[in-house]
Amino acid sequence: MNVLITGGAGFIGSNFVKYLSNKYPHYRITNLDALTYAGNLENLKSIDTLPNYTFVKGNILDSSLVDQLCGQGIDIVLNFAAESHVDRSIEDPQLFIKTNVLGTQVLLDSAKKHNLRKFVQISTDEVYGSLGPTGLFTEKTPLAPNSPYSASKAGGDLLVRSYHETFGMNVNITRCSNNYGPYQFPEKLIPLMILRTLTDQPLPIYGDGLNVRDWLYVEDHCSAIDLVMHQGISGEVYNIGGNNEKTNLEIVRSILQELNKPESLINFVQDRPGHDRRYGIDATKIRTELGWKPKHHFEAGIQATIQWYLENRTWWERIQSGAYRQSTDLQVGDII
Ligand SMILES: Cc1cn([C@H]2C[C@H](O)[C@@H](COP(=O)(O)OP(=O)(O)O[C@H]3O[C@H](CO)[C@@H](O)[C@H](O)[C@H]3O)O2)c(=O)[nH]c1=O
Repeated sequence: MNVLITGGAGFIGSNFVKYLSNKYPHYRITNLDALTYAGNLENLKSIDTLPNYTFVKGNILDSSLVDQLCGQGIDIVLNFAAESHVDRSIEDPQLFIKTNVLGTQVLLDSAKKHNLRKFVQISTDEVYGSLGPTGLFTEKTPLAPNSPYSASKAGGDLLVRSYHETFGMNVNITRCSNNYGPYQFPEKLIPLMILRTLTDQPLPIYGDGLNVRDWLYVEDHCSAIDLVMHQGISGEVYNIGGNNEKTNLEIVRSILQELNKPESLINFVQDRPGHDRRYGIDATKIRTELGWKPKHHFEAGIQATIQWYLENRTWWERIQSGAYRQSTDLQVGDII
């Protein structure tokens, strides 16, 4: 199997590249990543010398590079590459449309041209919008994105769907809830709060802190994608979620408790515009049809994550200082 993973230097992508290379050591993996602020080769240090792993620096918008890679005997494309942070999408929506919509279209065109066996789009539960106090998102829930980020992901998803309907391409879309775990960039709630707690800085909680997210340990997301890439039925969408809803305040309190720090660090700040109140995923389809089951309970997962950040405090310092091979060392198209 010859796999092209895009965005494989980011948080979920790098966890998945390592998961796949450990589980299927005979697979050939090509990782195409633009190494923007959120992606770093530091995340892949443990596998970067493996003979069947190749890193290529480049953007999914670069159609000639994408075409060159897809033309080299790739079987499957897994598209993890995305601008993913809601707050940044409020500042700069256009970047999100370029990467998440146009970038997906470039990949789809190339996958179609080279008649690849499969295309898997890694998406998000945010495309469904926001829930009230009850109910869950199923794969049939209408798309109702509320941020430029989620609108751009919904746009990408709809293009993937259209390439299945129009050109008969073998595609799947996965829509996962909030992930946490090692190597997550500290702009996202959990790593941000861990690192700020460790340094006794105020913890900015948007609004009343009662927004709800459904948290899943990143390795459980990887095992779900593994099943979808191998067994997903063509054209189908699969929701992935941990059945583990928590308010942001609960999350932050559990971090404070674990690190023995006072609640006085909590600092309520102005709410995020268009802030979705609650996400909750119904993952019955992937559980019953593909036999997926998450392995990590939240209590153990959050402890492992806090422990990882404690033991890897220098990871963040090294990323900030560019001590490892920094994106600027490489030119577009460089292969290592
Ligand atoms: C960064 C930050 C976040 N928050 C709140 C906003 C949200 O209700 C919650 C989680 O925020 P974020 O970590 O930014 O994640 P969220 O907006 O839910 O989106 C995440 O989860 C999505 C899946 O649901 C992914 O598609 C996105 O890429 C990912 O960023 O915490 C705060 O209260 N304070 C903060 O400083």
